[in-house]
Amino acid sequence: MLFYVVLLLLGAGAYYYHFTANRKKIIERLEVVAQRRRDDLAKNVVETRRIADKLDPKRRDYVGGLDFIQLQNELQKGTVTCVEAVRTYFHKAILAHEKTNAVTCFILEADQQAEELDEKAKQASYVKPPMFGVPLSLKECLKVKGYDTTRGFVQDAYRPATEDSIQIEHYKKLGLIPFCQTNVPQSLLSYNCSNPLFGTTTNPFDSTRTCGGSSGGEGALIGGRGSIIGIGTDVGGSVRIPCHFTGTAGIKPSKMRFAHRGGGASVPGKPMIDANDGPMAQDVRANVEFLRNVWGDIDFQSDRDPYCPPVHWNESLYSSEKKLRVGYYIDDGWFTPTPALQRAVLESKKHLENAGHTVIPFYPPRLTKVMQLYFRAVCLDGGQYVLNKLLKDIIEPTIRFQVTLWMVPTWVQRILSYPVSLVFPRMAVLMQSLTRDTFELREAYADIEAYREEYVGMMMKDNLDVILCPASVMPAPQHDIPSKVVSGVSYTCLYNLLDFGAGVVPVTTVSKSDEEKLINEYPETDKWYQTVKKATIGAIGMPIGVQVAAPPFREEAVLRTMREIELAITGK
Ligand SMILES: CCCCCC/C=C\CCCCCCCC(=O)NCCO
Repeated sequence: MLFYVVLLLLGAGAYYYHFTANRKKIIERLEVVAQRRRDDLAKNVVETRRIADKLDPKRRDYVGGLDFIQLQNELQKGTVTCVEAVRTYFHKAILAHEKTNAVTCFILEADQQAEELDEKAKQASYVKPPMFGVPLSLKECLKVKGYDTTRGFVQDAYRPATEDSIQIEHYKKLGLIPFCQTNVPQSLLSYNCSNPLFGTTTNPFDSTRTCGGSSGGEGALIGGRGSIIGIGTDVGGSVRIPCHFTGTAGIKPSKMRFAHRGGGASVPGKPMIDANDGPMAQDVRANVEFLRNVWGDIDFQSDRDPYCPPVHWNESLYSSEKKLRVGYYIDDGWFTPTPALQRAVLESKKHLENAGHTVIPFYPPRLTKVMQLYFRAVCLDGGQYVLNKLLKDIIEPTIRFQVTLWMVPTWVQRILSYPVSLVFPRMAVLMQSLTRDTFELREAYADIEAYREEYVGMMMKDNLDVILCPASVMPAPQHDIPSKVVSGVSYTCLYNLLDFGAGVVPVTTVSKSDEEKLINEYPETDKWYQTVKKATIGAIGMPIGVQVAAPPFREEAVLRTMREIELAITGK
């Protein structure tokens, strides 16, 4: 017996030695690559600045002061040139990048592309496309020919995409000019924004706090006024959470509204959790104008990807005079949001009622079960795919907590969950979520299908057009918090599980009285509540958005509701 114990210990020791020696070699090699990539970015910024500086500062200030619609109009009229637009946004993006570390690469050909468009515009026969010359920023994981899509993995640096994705091709056809790529968290499965290649992107309102993720570079850049419109991706809140954290507006459409051929996913092969790309901008109007043009011309994508149905922009749904029926909630029953987030929903409810809409309470059913189904279906192999990739890379310290969860075998998590449930029941729910076997996975898929039916059934019973609810559980926290509170995505991931269109519009900022309420009334019943409470103290002035959601192919109703809230708040 002793012999076998010694043999086992020796085996474990040898495995551990081999594993750590191997990791050390990988890390040493990748640190050289990461340093080289950062040096290249520094040179890329210098070159971008050189190009940006060719534009007269007075002109730059003028062009930089235009909103999306004004810029689009002036480019159409020819009173602003494409070169002026691109150089202005090169300049503005450098300023935002210096503050937040949002950019991973400037696309220098943007200047050339702008010159070519200006040249074409001189021909009398040339018809300008609808978004002629508007600069577009892109989340780093989107495929642009000649540029990396590392998703924060050092191992994927210097492996540029060989083709533009269909969506990028389409945006160029519509006249948009991709001018930079923006930072993401390593693996994209986080709502912070740090990776070992490009470092941490910070919130433009407070550098000690995260800009959100995974489209965090977009949030920081647009919120920091370094881009007028950008594209993010969202499998659990990655467009909506950065919008909420940075005071920007964006929408994750239901999955089928864009072509996915030639694109990439954070975890390929997870059929029941629907991700999509989506626009992010300084206001809702820009999102509307962008999608009106993209979906107005969706045949371009459908012709190249037969899985993308040719569903066109539905102007009558967006511009309808018919009053809406809105279901709202301020607490999903899984994770009570901090006071400012609840207040934002109640204020939005008032705005919608003042506009004549009917707003009634709605209770999303069984969120505890939903959380288990979401984590089971998003990490459908128990996190193995992502973990394998992480173990071949330098692991980002701010996501170490969730990486540790992936490393503990499922059966160990299940056993530990029983004692844990006595003191921390919500954590136990998470520990029981990763898949044990294919039987359980099939069951989860069936449960998601049933949940979708139940949810839309509830909406139909009350004749609801859209749902209004919080965008998250807290305002932007410190950089390490998202990994420690992964369950904080309940307000957004629900709408990936349902495959609804869902967007976020900025509504307010955290006030002193929100902070007082937080200190006096916010629960401290478990570690997650304590962490969220602590992270929210000191967040006075941070932006707060609300979320609006509707079943698939009704994104225009979501945008209409968002726009009505925006109009009531800003008056423009
Ligand atoms: C014991 C359970 C372990 C769970 C570990 C955490 C796993 C996954 C976290 C998912 C968090 C999703 C954040 C949103 C990310 C997103 O939308 N990314 C976009 C990708 O296109």
